[in-house]
Amino acid sequence: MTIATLPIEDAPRFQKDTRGFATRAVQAGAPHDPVTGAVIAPISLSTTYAQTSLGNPVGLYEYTRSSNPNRDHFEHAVAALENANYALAFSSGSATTATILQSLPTGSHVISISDVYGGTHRYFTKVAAAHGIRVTFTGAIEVDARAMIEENTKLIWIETPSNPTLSLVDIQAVADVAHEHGIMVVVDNTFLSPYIQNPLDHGADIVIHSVTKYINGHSDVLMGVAAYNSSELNDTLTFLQNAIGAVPSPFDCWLAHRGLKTLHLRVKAANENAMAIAQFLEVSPHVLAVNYPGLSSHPQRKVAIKQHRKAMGGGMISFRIRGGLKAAERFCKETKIFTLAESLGGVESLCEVPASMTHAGIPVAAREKSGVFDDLIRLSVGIEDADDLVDDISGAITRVVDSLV
Ligand SMILES: C=C(NCc1c(COP(=O)(O)O)cnc(C)c1O)C(=O)O
Repeated sequence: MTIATLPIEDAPRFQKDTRGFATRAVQAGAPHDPVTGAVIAPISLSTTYAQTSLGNPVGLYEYTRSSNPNRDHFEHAVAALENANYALAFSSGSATTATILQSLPTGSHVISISDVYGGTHRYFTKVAAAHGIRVTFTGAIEVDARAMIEENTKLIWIETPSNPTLSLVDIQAVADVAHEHGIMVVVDNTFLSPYIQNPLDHGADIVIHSVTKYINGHSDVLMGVAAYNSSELNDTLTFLQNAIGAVPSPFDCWLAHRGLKTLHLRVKAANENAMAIAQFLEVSPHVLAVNYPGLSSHPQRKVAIKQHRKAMGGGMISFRIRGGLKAAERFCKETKIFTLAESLGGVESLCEVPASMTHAGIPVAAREKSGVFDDLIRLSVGIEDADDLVDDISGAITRVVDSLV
């Protein structure tokens, strides 16, 4: 798979890469430097590139906000992993969401699942609304979508699994309804990464990621990315990427590309660890409910089997601890390997209480309707030793129970 060196009228930016996932992760978007032969691309920090005459750059680049070699390489790699013809990187996952919403005409209507990341809910209800984009929410999008569609509905927004209750959506079922009305489907695939799920293969029009999470995988880069197959959409989003300017730095692109090369190994390890923890939580008398798509007890397990690689559940879990917010807060103080912190998808294990942290901005009634209760704890399971992680969870729960006596 090569980056098209010169724009050819009808050729996609990236040809589809049919090699195995691991080969694409390691090799895609990683050309050897044509001058030095460097196997790992140099970091091109220059913000501007010389021109031999007016409008005639020496090479392919003019100004880094418009395009940059390291960003090209990273976008190429993400397109290869999401089976996409196009990909664009942004300065954060939230910037990706914002740029997509800003591509819609004023007066547009968007249908979204209710259980979305708190920052996405914030953008939808506080920013998009102020710009004349109306977003309505549903907790059962497969059932409700058709009836919610209006004349000006332009987009259906899905997270699957959702943050933080790990609910799943049958992407193809929603896409079939949406496409009857010329509506685009966006899937935020952050929680599973391209290794476990490829939404474009199930009818989605755009897949996005907070690269900050699994794709970079080391909690040291803030970035987002969108991938898709439509050349018309590419014209629109490429224009907005430059015009809005919410682009990542070359160094962050270089770092995220390096992280992406081990995505399959990291997600596999996190998935195995998460399964062990979910099975422990599922039988604990101190746990009211466990949300993990890898468990046969998950209410949408059939969707996981249909659209997740090997029906994997991924590295994210949420569970309700007996004892309310007090118990949830104490649990996050008692863990010794799981760090209390926002974000997810890194090599280190993290825990948080969405109701008080990542989803605190969502009105109580709305978040509890989605299952985000005060006693809900979210785990981002890292790649430490499984036994150590299970022991950490078990020990923390024991100390919570002792403290409540
Ligand atoms: C920071 C957290 N989430 C970011 C996030 C975002 C926003 O990504 P940022 O790179 O943090 O801007 C988008 N979509 C999902 C599903 C997300 O989880 C969190 O849930 O702790």
